[in-house]
Amino acid sequence: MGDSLHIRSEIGRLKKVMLHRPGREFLNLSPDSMGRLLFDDIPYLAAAQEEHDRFAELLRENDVEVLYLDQLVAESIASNATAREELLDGWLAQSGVSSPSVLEAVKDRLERTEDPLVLVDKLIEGIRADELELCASGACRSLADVVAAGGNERGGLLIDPIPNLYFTRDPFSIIGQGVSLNSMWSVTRRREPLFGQIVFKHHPVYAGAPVWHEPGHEASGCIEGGDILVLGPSTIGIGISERTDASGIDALAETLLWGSPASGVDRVLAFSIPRKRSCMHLDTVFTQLDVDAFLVHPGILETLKVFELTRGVSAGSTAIRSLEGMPLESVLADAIGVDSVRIYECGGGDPLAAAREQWNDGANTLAVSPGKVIVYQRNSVTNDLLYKGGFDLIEVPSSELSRGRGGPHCMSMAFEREDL
Ligand SMILES: NC(=O)NCCC[C@H](N)C(=O)O
Repeated sequence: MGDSLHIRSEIGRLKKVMLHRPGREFLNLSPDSMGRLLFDDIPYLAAAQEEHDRFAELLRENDVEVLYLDQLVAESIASNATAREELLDGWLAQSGVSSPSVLEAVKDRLERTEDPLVLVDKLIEGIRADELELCASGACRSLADVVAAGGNERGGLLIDPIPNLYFTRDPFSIIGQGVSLNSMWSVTRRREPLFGQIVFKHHPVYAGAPVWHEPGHEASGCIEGGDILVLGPSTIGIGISERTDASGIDALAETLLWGSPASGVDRVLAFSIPRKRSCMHLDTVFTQLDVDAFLVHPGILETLKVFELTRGVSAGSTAIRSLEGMPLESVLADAIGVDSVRIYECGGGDPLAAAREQWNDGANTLAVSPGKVIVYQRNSVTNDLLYKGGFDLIEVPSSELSRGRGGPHCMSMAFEREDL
Protein backbone atom coordinates (compact mmCIF):
# COMPACT_ATOMS: atom_id res chain seq x y z
CA MET A 1 0.00 0.00 0.00
CA GLY A 2 1.11 3.54 -0.66
CA ASP A 3 4.02 2.60 -2.93
CA SER A 4 1.98 2.45 -6.12
CA LEU A 5 2.37 6.08 -7.10
CA HIS A 6 5.48 7.32 -8.87
CA ILE A 7 5.61 10.62 -10.74
CA ARG A 8 8.95 12.39 -11.09
CA SER A 9 8.47 14.01 -14.49
CA GLU A 10 5.82 15.00 -17.03
CA ILE A 11 7.28 12.90 -19.82
CA GLY A 12 8.87 9.66 -18.52
CA ARG A 13 7.21 6.57 -20.02
CA LEU A 14 3.65 6.60 -18.74
CA LYS A 15 2.75 3.31 -17.08
CA LYS A 16 -0.52 3.96 -15.29
CA VAL A 17 -3.17 6.65 -15.53
CA MET A 18 -6.57 7.35 -14.00
CA LEU A 19 -9.48 8.56 -16.13
CA HIS A 20 -13.18 9.13 -15.72
CA ARG A 21 -15.44 8.20 -18.65
CA PRO A 22 -18.13 10.89 -18.99
CA GLY A 23 -21.50 9.46 -17.96
CA ARG A 24 -25.08 10.43 -17.24
CA GLU A 25 -23.89 13.58 -15.45
CA PHE A 26 -23.83 15.22 -18.91
CA LEU A 27 -27.57 14.54 -19.21
CA ASN A 28 -28.16 16.77 -16.21
CA LEU A 29 -26.53 19.77 -17.87
CA SER A 30 -28.94 22.40 -19.12
CA PRO A 31 -28.68 25.98 -20.38
CA ASP A 32 -29.68 27.09 -16.86
CA SER A 33 -27.05 25.05 -15.03
CA MET A 34 -24.10 24.93 -17.41
CA GLY A 35 -22.65 28.31 -16.37
CA ARG A 36 -22.36 27.43 -12.69
CA LEU A 37 -21.11 23.96 -13.69
CA LEU A 38 -18.30 25.54 -15.76
CA PHE A 39 -19.44 24.35 -19.17
CA ASP A 40 -19.85 26.63 -22.21
CA ASP A 41 -21.99 24.13 -24.08
CA ILE A 42 -23.69 20.76 -23.62
CA PRO A 43 -21.71 17.84 -25.08
CA TYR A 44 -23.53 15.00 -26.89
CA LEU A 45 -22.98 12.15 -24.41
CA ALA A 46 -22.79 9.18 -26.81
CA ALA A 47 -20.19 10.90 -28.99
CA ALA A 48 -18.21 12.12 -25.97
CA GLN A 49 -18.08 8.55 -24.64
CA GLU A 50 -16.94 7.26 -28.02
CA GLU A 51 -14.15 9.85 -28.10
CA HIS A 52 -13.19 9.09 -24.53
CA ASP A 53 -13.11 5.35 -25.21
CA ARG A 54 -10.76 6.06 -28.11
CA PHE A 55 -8.54 8.10 -25.76
CA ALA A 56 -8.38 5.14 -23.34
CA GLU A 57 -7.76 2.70 -26.20
CA LEU A 58 -4.86 4.81 -27.51
CA LEU A 59 -3.35 4.84 -24.04
CA ARG A 60 -3.66 1.05 -23.79
CA GLU A 61 -2.14 0.65 -27.26
CA ASN A 62 0.84 2.50 -25.83
CA ASP A 63 1.12 0.05 -22.92
CA VAL A 64 -0.46 2.37 -20.39
CA GLU A 65 -2.67 0.76 -17.76
CA VAL A 66 -5.95 2.67 -17.54
CA LEU A 67 -7.77 2.94 -14.22
CA TYR A 68 -11.20 4.49 -13.82
CA LEU A 69 -12.00 6.78 -10.93
CA ASP A 70 -15.54 5.51 -10.30
CA GLN A 71 -14.25 1.93 -10.12
CA LEU A 72 -11.50 2.87 -7.67
CA VAL A 73 -14.03 4.63 -5.45
CA ALA A 74 -16.41 1.67 -5.72
CA GLU A 75 -13.61 -0.73 -4.77
CA SER A 76 -12.79 1.51 -1.80
CA ILE A 77 -16.32 1.39 -0.39
CA ALA A 78 -17.19 -2.18 -1.43
CA SER A 79 -16.26 -3.88 1.80
CA ASN A 80 -15.72 -0.87 4.01
CA ALA A 81 -18.82 0.55 5.71
CA THR A 82 -16.86 3.51 7.13
CA ALA A 83 -15.66 4.52 3.68
CA ARG A 84 -19.19 4.24 2.28
CA GLU A 85 -20.56 6.40 5.12
CA GLU A 86 -17.76 8.96 4.66
CA LEU A 87 -18.49 9.17 0.95
CA LEU A 88 -22.23 9.62 1.40
CA ASP A 89 -21.93 12.12 4.26
CA GLY A 90 -19.23 14.13 2.47
CA TRP A 91 -21.27 14.24 -0.73
CA LEU A 92 -24.47 15.23 1.07
CA ALA A 93 -22.67 17.93 3.06
CA GLN A 94 -21.60 19.55 -0.23
CA SER A 95 -24.82 18.89 -2.10
CA GLY A 96 -26.09 22.46 -1.79
CA VAL A 97 -29.30 21.25 -0.09
CA SER A 98 -29.84 22.95 3.26
CA SER A 99 -33.07 21.25 4.36
CA PRO A 100 -32.15 18.48 6.88
CA SER A 101 -35.30 16.44 6.20
CA VAL A 102 -34.72 16.51 2.42
CA LEU A 103 -31.10 15.49 2.99
CA GLU A 104 -32.21 12.68 5.28
CA ALA A 105 -34.67 11.41 2.67
CA VAL A 106 -32.03 11.52 -0.09
CA LYS A 107 -29.58 9.64 2.14
CA ASP A 108 -32.19 7.03 2.88
CA ARG A 109 -32.75 6.43 -0.86
CA LEU A 110 -29.03 6.27 -1.62
CA GLU A 111 -28.38 3.87 1.23
CA ARG A 112 -30.72 1.43 -0.47
CA THR A 113 -28.41 1.32 -3.53
CA GLU A 114 -26.37 -1.78 -2.87
CA ASP A 115 -24.07 -1.97 -5.88
CA PRO A 116 -21.07 0.28 -5.05
CA LEU A 117 -20.41 1.27 -8.66
CA VAL A 118 -24.06 2.16 -9.28
CA LEU A 119 -23.98 4.28 -6.13
CA VAL A 120 -20.78 6.13 -7.09
CA ASP A 121 -22.05 6.82 -10.61
CA LYS A 122 -25.31 8.13 -9.15
CA LEU A 123 -23.42 10.57 -6.93
CA ILE A 124 -21.61 11.85 -10.01
CA GLU A 125 -24.82 12.00 -12.08
CA GLY A 126 -26.70 14.23 -9.61
CA ILE A 127 -30.39 14.00 -8.78
CA ARG A 128 -33.30 15.52 -10.62
CA ALA A 129 -36.10 16.96 -8.52
CA ASP A 130 -38.72 14.76 -10.18
CA GLU A 131 -36.81 11.53 -9.51
CA LEU A 132 -37.51 10.92 -5.86
CA GLU A 133 -40.96 12.40 -5.22
CA LEU A 134 -39.79 13.39 -1.78
CA CYS A 135 -42.82 15.46 -0.75
CA ALA A 136 -45.22 12.68 -1.75
CA SER A 137 -43.30 10.36 0.57
CA GLY A 138 -43.61 12.76 3.53
CA ALA A 139 -40.11 14.30 3.57
CA CYS A 140 -41.34 17.90 3.24
CA ARG A 141 -42.22 19.52 6.54
CA SER A 142 -41.88 23.20 5.68
CA LEU A 143 -42.08 25.56 2.74
CA ALA A 144 -38.26 25.48 2.60
CA ASP A 145 -38.40 21.68 2.21
CA VAL A 146 -41.01 21.93 -0.55
CA VAL A 147 -38.91 24.48 -2.45
CA ALA A 148 -35.68 22.46 -1.98
CA ALA A 149 -37.35 19.20 -3.02
CA GLY A 150 -38.93 20.87 -6.08
CA GLY A 151 -35.56 21.92 -7.48
CA ASN A 152 -37.09 25.30 -8.35
CA GLU A 153 -33.90 27.14 -7.55
CA ARG A 154 -31.72 24.83 -9.62
CA GLY A 155 -33.58 24.51 -12.90
CA GLY A 156 -35.19 21.19 -11.99
CA LEU A 157 -32.20 19.68 -10.22
CA LEU A 158 -32.35 18.64 -6.59
CA ILE A 159 -28.59 18.04 -6.50
CA ASP A 160 -26.20 19.20 -9.21
CA PRO A 161 -24.24 16.67 -11.30
CA ILE A 162 -20.43 16.66 -11.17
CA PRO A 163 -19.76 16.96 -14.91
CA ASN A 164 -16.14 18.14 -14.68
CA LEU A 165 -14.97 14.90 -13.08
CA TYR A 166 -13.64 13.67 -16.43
CA PHE A 167 -10.88 16.25 -15.91
CA THR A 168 -9.18 13.94 -13.40
CA ARG A 169 -6.06 16.13 -13.48
CA ASP A 170 -7.62 18.82 -11.31
CA PRO A 171 -9.02 17.55 -7.98
CA PHE A 172 -5.93 15.56 -6.95
CA SER A 173 -2.31 15.53 -8.11
CA ILE A 174 0.32 12.86 -7.81
CA ILE A 175 3.69 14.39 -6.95
CA GLY A 176 6.53 11.92 -6.33
CA GLN A 177 4.99 9.09 -4.32
CA GLY A 178 2.33 11.17 -2.65
CA VAL A 179 -0.83 13.04 -3.49
CA SER A 180 -2.14 16.56 -3.13
CA LEU A 181 -5.91 16.57 -2.55
CA ASN A 182 -6.60 19.98 -3.95
CA SER A 183 -8.55 22.99 -2.68
CA MET A 184 -10.76 23.85 -5.61
CA TRP A 185 -11.66 27.39 -6.67
CA SER A 186 -15.28 26.82 -7.73
CA VAL A 187 -18.20 25.63 -5.63
CA THR A 188 -19.13 22.95 -8.17
CA ARG A 189 -15.62 21.45 -8.30
CA ARG A 190 -15.10 21.50 -4.51
CA ARG A 191 -17.14 18.27 -4.47
CA GLU A 192 -14.53 16.38 -6.52
CA PRO A 193 -11.56 15.89 -4.15
CA LEU A 194 -13.85 13.80 -1.89
CA PHE A 195 -13.58 10.95 -4.42
CA GLY A 196 -9.78 11.12 -4.14
CA GLN A 197 -9.97 11.30 -0.35
CA ILE A 198 -11.91 8.04 -0.33
CA VAL A 199 -9.47 6.31 -2.70
CA PHE A 200 -6.28 7.48 -1.00
CA LYS A 201 -7.63 6.69 2.45
CA HIS A 202 -9.47 3.43 1.84
CA HIS A 203 -8.55 1.72 -1.43
CA PRO A 204 -6.86 -1.68 -0.93
CA VAL A 205 -3.96 -0.65 -3.22
CA TYR A 206 -3.83 3.16 -3.12
CA ALA A 207 -4.52 3.94 0.54
CA GLY A 208 -1.58 5.04 2.63
CA ALA A 209 0.19 7.33 0.15
CA PRO A 210 1.64 10.47 1.75
CA VAL A 211 -0.84 13.35 1.48
CA TRP A 212 0.87 16.67 0.68
CA HIS A 213 -2.25 18.81 0.91
CA GLU A 214 -5.84 18.37 2.10
CA PRO A 215 -8.87 20.16 0.69
CA GLY A 216 -10.98 22.38 2.87
CA HIS A 217 -8.37 25.09 3.18
CA GLU A 218 -9.92 27.33 0.55
CA ALA A 219 -9.85 30.15 3.10
CA SER A 220 -6.06 30.01 2.98
CA GLY A 221 -5.87 29.66 -0.77
CA CYS A 222 -6.95 27.56 -3.73
CA ILE A 223 -4.91 25.09 -5.70
CA GLU A 224 -6.03 22.97 -8.67
CA GLY A 225 -4.14 20.10 -10.27
CA GLY A 226 -4.17 21.59 -13.77
CA ASP A 227 -1.78 24.17 -12.39
CA ILE A 228 0.74 21.60 -11.18
CA LEU A 229 3.48 20.31 -13.48
CA VAL A 230 6.14 17.91 -12.23
CA LEU A 231 9.17 19.31 -14.06
CA GLY A 232 11.65 16.92 -12.48
CA PRO A 233 12.31 14.75 -9.40
CA SER A 234 13.07 17.83 -7.30
CA THR A 235 11.34 20.67 -9.15
CA ILE A 236 7.68 21.33 -9.71
CA GLY A 237 5.99 24.19 -11.56
CA ILE A 238 2.70 25.68 -10.33
CA GLY A 239 0.56 28.27 -12.09
CA ILE A 240 -0.67 31.39 -10.32
CA SER A 241 -3.87 31.49 -12.30
CA GLU A 242 -7.64 31.95 -12.28
CA ARG A 243 -7.79 28.73 -10.20
CA THR A 244 -4.68 28.74 -8.03
CA ASP A 245 -3.59 31.64 -5.89
CA ALA A 246 -0.31 32.50 -4.24
CA SER A 247 -1.53 31.43 -0.77
CA GLY A 248 -2.51 27.99 -2.11
CA ILE A 249 1.01 27.63 -3.52
CA ASP A 250 2.57 28.77 -0.22
CA ALA A 251 0.61 26.06 1.61
CA LEU A 252 1.56 23.23 -0.75
CA ALA A 253 5.17 24.41 -1.07
CA GLU A 254 5.63 24.35 2.70
CA THR A 255 4.70 20.65 2.90
CA LEU A 256 6.67 19.71 -0.18
CA LEU A 257 9.79 21.50 1.02
CA TRP A 258 9.62 20.75 4.73
CA GLY A 259 7.09 17.98 5.35
CA SER A 260 7.65 14.47 6.54
CA PRO A 261 7.95 12.06 4.81
CA ALA A 262 10.17 14.00 2.43
CA SER A 263 8.61 14.66 -0.96
CA GLY A 264 11.93 14.98 -2.79
CA VAL A 265 10.94 18.47 -3.98
CA ASP A 266 13.58 21.18 -3.40
CA ARG A 267 12.26 23.88 -5.65
CA VAL A 268 8.84 25.19 -6.65
CA LEU A 269 8.58 27.52 -9.64
CA ALA A 270 5.45 29.65 -9.62
CA PHE A 271 4.39 30.89 -13.07
CA SER A 272 2.01 33.83 -13.07
CA ILE A 273 -0.34 33.55 -16.05
CA PRO A 274 -3.37 35.65 -17.06
CA ARG A 275 -6.34 35.11 -14.73
CA LYS A 276 -9.05 34.44 -17.26
CA ARG A 277 -11.17 31.51 -18.37
CA SER A 278 -9.35 30.84 -21.62
CA CYS A 279 -6.06 30.42 -19.74
CA MET A 280 -7.60 28.77 -16.67
CA HIS A 281 -4.69 26.51 -15.58
CA LEU A 282 -0.96 26.32 -16.27
CA ASP A 283 -1.50 23.11 -18.27
CA THR A 284 -4.01 24.94 -20.48
CA VAL A 285 -1.23 27.18 -21.73
CA PHE A 286 1.92 25.16 -21.21
CA THR A 287 2.85 21.44 -21.38
CA GLN A 288 6.08 19.48 -21.77
CA LEU A 289 6.68 17.51 -24.97
CA ASP A 290 10.15 16.08 -24.57
CA VAL A 291 13.20 16.26 -22.31
CA ASP A 292 14.05 19.65 -23.79
CA ALA A 293 10.82 20.79 -25.47
CA PHE A 294 7.67 22.60 -24.36
CA LEU A 295 4.49 23.78 -26.05
CA VAL A 296 3.36 27.22 -24.92
CA HIS A 297 0.43 29.50 -25.70
CA PRO A 298 2.03 32.76 -26.91
CA GLY A 299 -0.70 34.74 -25.14
CA ILE A 300 1.03 34.24 -21.79
CA LEU A 301 4.53 35.31 -22.74
CA GLU A 302 4.18 39.07 -22.45
CA THR A 303 2.95 39.12 -18.87
CA LEU A 304 4.58 35.93 -17.56
CA LYS A 305 6.35 36.30 -14.23
CA VAL A 306 8.22 33.47 -12.53
CA PHE A 307 9.10 33.12 -8.85
CA GLU A 308 11.30 30.48 -7.28
CA LEU A 309 10.47 29.02 -3.85
CA THR A 310 13.12 27.04 -1.99
CA ARG A 311 13.84 26.18 1.67
CA GLY A 312 14.57 29.26 3.75
CA VAL A 313 17.26 29.48 6.40
CA SER A 314 15.00 28.85 9.39
CA ALA A 315 13.06 25.59 9.63
CA GLY A 316 9.67 25.76 7.90
CA SER A 317 10.42 29.02 6.09
CA THR A 318 10.46 29.60 2.36
CA ALA A 319 12.97 31.69 0.41
CA ILE A 320 11.36 33.48 -2.52
CA ARG A 321 13.25 34.87 -5.49
CA SER A 322 11.78 36.67 -8.48
CA LEU A 323 13.18 35.42 -11.79
CA GLU A 324 11.92 38.50 -13.61
CA GLY A 325 14.04 39.34 -16.61
CA MET A 326 15.23 35.75 -17.08
CA PRO A 327 14.02 34.36 -20.44
CA LEU A 328 11.53 31.48 -20.13
CA GLU A 329 13.94 29.22 -22.06
CA SER A 330 16.64 29.78 -19.43
CA VAL A 331 14.21 29.27 -16.52
CA LEU A 332 13.10 25.95 -17.97
CA ALA A 333 16.55 24.75 -19.01
CA ASP A 334 17.79 25.43 -15.49
CA ALA A 335 14.72 23.76 -13.94
CA ILE A 336 15.15 20.53 -15.84
CA GLY A 337 18.95 20.53 -15.96
CA VAL A 338 19.61 20.76 -19.71
CA ASP A 339 21.71 23.26 -21.71
CA SER A 340 18.80 24.66 -23.69
CA VAL A 341 15.13 24.03 -24.43
CA ARG A 342 13.00 24.33 -27.54
CA ILE A 343 9.75 26.25 -27.17
CA TYR A 344 6.96 25.63 -29.67
CA GLU A 345 4.11 28.13 -29.84
CA CYS A 346 0.52 26.94 -30.04
CA GLY A 347 -0.92 28.23 -33.34
CA GLY A 348 2.49 28.22 -35.07
CA GLY A 349 2.92 32.01 -35.07
CA ASP A 350 -0.60 32.86 -36.32
CA PRO A 351 -2.30 34.88 -33.52
CA LEU A 352 -5.84 33.87 -34.54
CA ALA A 353 -4.98 30.19 -34.84
CA ALA A 354 -3.20 30.44 -31.47
CA ALA A 355 -6.29 31.90 -29.77
CA ARG A 356 -8.67 29.42 -31.44
CA GLU A 357 -6.59 26.32 -30.90
CA GLN A 358 -5.62 27.22 -27.34
CA TRP A 359 -9.34 27.66 -26.55
CA ASN A 360 -9.72 24.06 -27.74
CA ASP A 361 -6.76 22.89 -25.70
CA GLY A 362 -4.14 22.88 -28.43
CA ALA A 363 -1.43 23.45 -25.80
CA ASN A 364 -2.76 20.76 -23.46
CA THR A 365 -0.82 17.66 -24.46
CA LEU A 366 -0.15 14.42 -22.61
CA ALA A 367 3.25 12.76 -23.10
CA VAL A 368 3.23 8.95 -23.05
CA SER A 369 7.04 8.99 -23.39
CA PRO A 370 9.62 11.64 -24.31
CA GLY A 371 8.61 13.14 -27.67
CA LYS A 372 5.45 11.01 -28.04
CA VAL A 373 2.38 13.00 -27.09
CA ILE A 374 -1.39 12.72 -27.18
CA VAL A 375 -3.10 15.77 -28.74
CA TYR A 376 -6.59 16.76 -29.80
CA GLN A 377 -7.04 16.05 -33.51
CA ARG A 378 -8.90 19.32 -34.18
CA ASN A 379 -5.87 21.57 -33.53
CA SER A 380 -4.31 21.05 -36.94
CA VAL A 381 -2.14 24.19 -37.09
CA THR A 382 -0.38 23.37 -33.82
CA ASN A 383 -0.24 19.67 -34.64
CA ASP A 384 1.41 20.38 -38.02
CA LEU A 385 4.04 22.47 -36.28
CA LEU A 386 4.76 19.58 -33.91
CA TYR A 387 4.91 17.04 -36.75
CA LYS A 388 7.47 19.28 -38.47
CA GLY A 389 9.40 19.43 -35.18
CA GLY A 390 9.74 15.64 -35.34
CA PHE A 391 7.30 14.73 -32.57
CA ASP A 392 5.34 11.51 -32.63
CA LEU A 393 1.69 12.59 -32.22
CA ILE A 394 -1.25 10.44 -31.17
CA GLU A 395 -4.41 12.26 -32.24
CA VAL A 396 -7.67 11.89 -30.30
CA PRO A 397 -11.03 12.85 -31.85
CA SER A 398 -12.36 15.78 -29.88
CA SER A 399 -15.56 17.37 -31.14
CA GLU A 400 -17.46 16.75 -27.91
CA LEU A 401 -14.79 16.26 -25.25
CA SER A 402 -13.34 19.69 -25.96
CA ARG A 403 -16.64 21.39 -25.08
CA GLY A 404 -15.82 20.94 -21.39
CA ARG A 405 -12.69 23.14 -21.94
CA GLY A 406 -9.97 20.61 -21.22
CA GLY A 407 -7.66 18.39 -23.29
CA PRO A 408 -5.62 15.17 -22.94
CA HIS A 409 -3.52 16.45 -20.02
CA CYS A 410 -6.60 17.66 -18.10
CA MET A 411 -8.44 14.39 -18.78
CA SER A 412 -5.80 12.17 -17.17
CA MET A 413 -4.20 11.80 -13.78
CA ALA A 414 -0.84 10.09 -14.19
CA PHE A 415 -0.24 7.57 -11.39
CA GLU A 416 3.03 6.06 -12.53
CA ARG A 417 5.80 7.05 -14.92
CA GLU A 418 9.24 5.55 -15.47
CA ASP A 419 12.05 7.80 -14.33
CA LEU A 420 13.95 9.50 -17.11
N1 LIG B 1 -6.61 21.22 -16.22
C1 LIG B 1 -7.60 21.76 -16.90
O1 LIG B 1 -7.42 22.75 -17.58
N2 LIG B 1 -8.82 21.23 -16.74
C2 LIG B 1 -9.97 21.63 -17.47
C3 LIG B 1 -11.11 21.99 -16.58
C4 LIG B 1 -12.33 22.44 -17.33
C5 LIG B 1 -13.54 22.65 -16.46
N3 LIG B 1 -14.72 22.89 -17.24
C6 LIG B 1 -13.34 23.81 -15.53
O2 LIG B 1 -13.73 24.93 -15.87
O3 LIG B 1 -12.80 23.61 -14.43
